[in-house]
Amino acid sequence: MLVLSRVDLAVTAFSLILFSSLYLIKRRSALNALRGPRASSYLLGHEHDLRTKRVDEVLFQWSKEYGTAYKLPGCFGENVLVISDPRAIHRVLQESLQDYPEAADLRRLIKMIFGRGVLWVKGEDHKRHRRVLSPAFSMDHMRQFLPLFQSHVNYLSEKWDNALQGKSQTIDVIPWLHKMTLDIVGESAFNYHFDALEGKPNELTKALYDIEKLGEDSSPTITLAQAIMRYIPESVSSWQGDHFPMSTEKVIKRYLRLSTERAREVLKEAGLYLDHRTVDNGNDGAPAIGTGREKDILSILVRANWVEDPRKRLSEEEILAQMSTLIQAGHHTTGYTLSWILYELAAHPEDQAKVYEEIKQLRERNPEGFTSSEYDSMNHFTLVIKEALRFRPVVPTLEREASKDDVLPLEFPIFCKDGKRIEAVPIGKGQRIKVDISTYNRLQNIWGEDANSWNPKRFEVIDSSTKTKTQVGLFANLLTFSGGPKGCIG
Ligand code: HEM
Repeated sequence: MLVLSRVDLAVTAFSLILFSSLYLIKRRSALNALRGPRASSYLLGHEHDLRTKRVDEVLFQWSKEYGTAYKLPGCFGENVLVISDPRAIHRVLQESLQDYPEAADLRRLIKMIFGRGVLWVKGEDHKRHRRVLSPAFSMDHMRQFLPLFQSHVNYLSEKWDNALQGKSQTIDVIPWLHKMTLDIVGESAFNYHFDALEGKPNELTKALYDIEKLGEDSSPTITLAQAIMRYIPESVSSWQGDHFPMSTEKVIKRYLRLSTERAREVLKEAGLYLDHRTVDNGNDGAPAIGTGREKDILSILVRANWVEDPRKRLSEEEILAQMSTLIQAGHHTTGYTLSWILYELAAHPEDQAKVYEEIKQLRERNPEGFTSSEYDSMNHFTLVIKEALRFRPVVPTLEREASKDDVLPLEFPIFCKDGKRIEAVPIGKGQRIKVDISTYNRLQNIWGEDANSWNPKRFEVIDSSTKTKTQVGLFANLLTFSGGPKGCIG
């Protein structure tokens, strides 16, 4: 057994401190020239503010003062680069995607919660996951889910009608919408019935809510603990997680275990095997994408995996990890977005009246339920949805880390501390970057002078002649669904 003397320990501790300090100083120096807010605490920087305050409002304020690229003090004096400039964002999310993975501590958390699914993998592995997932997310396949979406919406409105019983009273719509989206994601993604709107007890739902409760702890200790994890090597934290998991890790692991078990059960019930053996499709075991009994995303994914080049197929663990990924990635994002759309319609009765009229006219023609082209024909509703996505993006920032030295080009030049105007920001390896979605979605240079106000009509003009040279967003040039190859698949 290896025994370390006091001197060994002292030298090791000293080296660690020295290297960490040099590392931090290097990271800091690359951004020295940039402006940015001052931190009142060396330990917490502004990281704790971002966890406890309204992120978008804080970021709007800073970008107004410092422009579309500035430095932000993080924990332990680290400088984080915040960008809302389209050209810089394009480089990070698209042009040099492989050089800007998620920060290592975030990747560790993603792996723990979602497993080795599409959100966690990077590089060639990521391309492999996306290729196998894409048939299940094609527009044609999504259209098949319309009746499912409509039946859940009808069920929710019945519930609201019953709750109101003709009386005027207040309903907190957010939890209801989250239950509905959980039911929809469960059924469309895995043919799995959470029955959350029914209020049925479900072990997996409980595990999911237990994870969400972890995020409610807003003490500075949690902020610091998360920051310390950045300096602990992956091998050490994995070993600790496997052998001495903390209570939070136990909660997270339980969710991943349950979601994997459920995914396995669902596939077994559908007669689908992960190891390319056979399928109950009356076709001599030959795989058939998009045919067979089950149309849910997981089943389509399994079939798509069979016809993939065997060297590029997803492993069993990778397939099962998609369940935990899709539940988490699709459920709250959609629930909060629907909540914001309803909020903005309530706050703007003139838009509400127009949308109501469009729905009424379609209902008169087709009382059974709308087709996808009928949805597309609701012009004002489409404008309202785009504006709500722009104005209220539910994922306000993305975290990335430079894996090598680089220079980020800017579309909109910024001014440094010494008054110098620069058109690019040099950054060092290991630089943490915050892609500021909320601010990008409100840049006046792109969205017009009134970018900070609600105005769905802006999209009538912007769609035909966008004001920016660089397109970053997946939909309507909005950053709400991120951009590039790692942008939202759902
Ligand atoms: C309004 C609703 C939604 C919003 C605003 C949204 C937003 C986003 C954003 C910003 C990302 C990028 C995350 C990152 O790079 O760190 C993302 C990725 C992703 N989203 Fe969504 N999302 C929504 C709905 C959905 C739905 C319904 C699903 C599936 C059921 C889904 C599945 C995914 C997946 C799998 C990824 C990871 C993609 C990859 O890494 O290649 N999302 N989403």
